[in-house]
Amino acid sequence: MKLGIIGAGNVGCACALAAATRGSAREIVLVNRTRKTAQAVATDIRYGTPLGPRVDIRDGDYGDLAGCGVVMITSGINEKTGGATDRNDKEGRLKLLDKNAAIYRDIVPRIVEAAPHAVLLTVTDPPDPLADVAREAAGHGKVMSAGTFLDSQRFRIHLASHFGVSPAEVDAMVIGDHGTSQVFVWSAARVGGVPVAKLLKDRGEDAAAMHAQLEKDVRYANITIIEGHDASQYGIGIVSARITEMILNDERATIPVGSLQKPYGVTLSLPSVVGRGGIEAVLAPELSATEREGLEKSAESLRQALARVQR
Ligand SMILES: NC(=O)c1ccc[n+]([C@@H]2O[C@H](COP(=O)([O-])OP(=O)(O)OC[C@H]3O[C@@H](n4cnc5c(N)ncnc54)[C@H](O)[C@@H]3O)[C@@H](O)[C@H]2O)c1
Repeated sequence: MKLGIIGAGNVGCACALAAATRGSAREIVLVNRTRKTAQAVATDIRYGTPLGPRVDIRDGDYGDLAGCGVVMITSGINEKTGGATDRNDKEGRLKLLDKNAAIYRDIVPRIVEAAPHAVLLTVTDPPDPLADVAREAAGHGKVMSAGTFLDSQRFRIHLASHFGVSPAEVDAMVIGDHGTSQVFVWSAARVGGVPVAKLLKDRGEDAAAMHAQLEKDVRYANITIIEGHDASQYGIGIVSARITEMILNDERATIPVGSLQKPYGVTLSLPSVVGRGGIEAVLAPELSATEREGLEKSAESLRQALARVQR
């Protein structure tokens, strides 16, 4: 099965490396505004592929996306270039929407012309309203946003570190938008099947203080990374490769990722069944009153941002 990656910047390169080393697809095509960059990156990664699963990676033009089952879109300005690195700015990554929506309107029709059946995975920030822009530009609904799947891994990592356990045994998710109004589903968070609320009570910990600190660490994880390394790319690279596998292998894995949620009028993340067609079904999680209210606010901030760029 074939994967297309648009953009060979920090994120596009990290997605390509993760997909090649994991063997997420049999064939990977890297497309970039400057072909020479895509060619250099594909060549560099290709030299490592004899040591891993069988993967052919090469550079290409939009026409070379023909036959792709998934196309990831990573093109656009990032947080540092777009001035979205202030923890006190509630708009966060939504600041990047205007410029990146214009880029999406240019590239999405070119992808669809070559690969009309591919699931489009929006990775560029802000990925949720960009999925709405991409859906309109594509003229079809096989569009999903990487959404809060990365934030959910960050949530698991911080919980695992707090309780001194492996993150693989932590069941926790972030829903809503991949941005400052994301919602932490504390009511369903579990470690080894035990509710986090019970663990905190048993340990005599102040749950509110712990929640506040952990949420801050996860909500602004991108900024913390950018402060040390200019861009955050490796985590999203692995996450995007993993989503690709779920689609190409028709896994029907159930993860929080973004798709159009009609009751909210925008793309946002809820637990979703991911398979060959992209999002195959969306599950309605049981939420506390605070979490429900948070989800409404998350949707409202996405609606306001999207209205700004809608024609
Ligand atoms: N979804 C997530 O969790 C997540 C995580 C990290 C970064 N991001 C986002 O990914 C995007 C890419 O970040 P990056 O660090 O790779 O940026 P980068 O500056 O390293 O690369 C930008 C890429 O976009 C392309 N590009 C820029 N303007 C273009 C245009 N007008 N037409 C076509 N292509 C154009 C460039 O050629 C390059 O390939 C940013 O929006 C960033 O905020 C998302």
